[in-house]
Amino acid sequence: MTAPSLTKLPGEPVHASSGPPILKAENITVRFGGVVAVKDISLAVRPGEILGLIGPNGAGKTTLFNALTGFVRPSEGRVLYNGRDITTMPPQARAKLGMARTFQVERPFEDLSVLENVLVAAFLKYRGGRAEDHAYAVLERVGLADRATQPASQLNLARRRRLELAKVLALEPKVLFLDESIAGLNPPGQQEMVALIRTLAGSGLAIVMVEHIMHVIMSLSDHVICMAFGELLAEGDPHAVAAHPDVIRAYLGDDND
Ligand SMILES: Nc1ncnc2c1ncn2[C@@H]1O[C@H](COP(=O)(O)OP(=O)(O)OP(=O)(O)O)[C@@H](O)[C@H]1O
Repeated sequence: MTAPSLTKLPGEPVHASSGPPILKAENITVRFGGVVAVKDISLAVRPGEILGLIGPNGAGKTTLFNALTGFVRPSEGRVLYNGRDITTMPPQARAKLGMARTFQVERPFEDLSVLENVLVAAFLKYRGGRAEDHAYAVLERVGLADRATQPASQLNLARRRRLELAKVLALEPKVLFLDESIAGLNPPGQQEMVALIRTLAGSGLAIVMVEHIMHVIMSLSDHVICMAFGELLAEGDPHAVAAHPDVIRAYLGDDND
């Protein structure tokens, strides 16, 4: 039984952000029949800020994530985007507003090239040559430009993850939801993804991420929310959350790190 490793990754310091939140959730509760998967959780994220959601298995992270992105309707509470109530808005409409998410299992079109995969999303924003220029620019941003003509099926896991990210970045989101984008990658792949996520936040994107790898989320997040059994256990600065006795207790014996 080991406590999670909460050491900081080397790199840029955690950055700060200011201004009004772009995304707010107020008192979100999600029930599935008799199961209360999320109970009375509130949060806010500002442009340029990284919010990390952590908690042991079954804590309710994915359900909260789904409530924020429109894949699950909250039983109670509200989700606000730039002050607008979007609680009942479907995911596609949220995407048009500027909210985009990745999924735990990346799903590229295997037979299409890397560029074509991104073009599918780019065409939702631009036409013809502009879409292609945009797709290339996004591939540059995630470090896949040199793979543009390669079939997606030939990419290794780290590059598939970056392709997944490229597909959502092509939608030009303002809030990015990352569902375990780093889990399963080897240490160099993790470092690359961490650096990329920092750069994206540095460019003004608000990021909400669910991640099991504690030292990664502690290193990246400006603000951390720790859940257990659907409820808020602790929140705040990553170091304060990591040192919180309830958080340490919740993770004791958890082998996720
Ligand atoms: N569609 C559903 N129907 C019924 N119960 C559900 C449903 N989705 C989730 N749950 C329950 O809600 C609780 C929270 O699950 P959730 O998947 O949100 O947790 P999690 O923190 O994301 O877990 P993990 O880290 O294992 O992915 C669990 O008890 C789960 O069994």
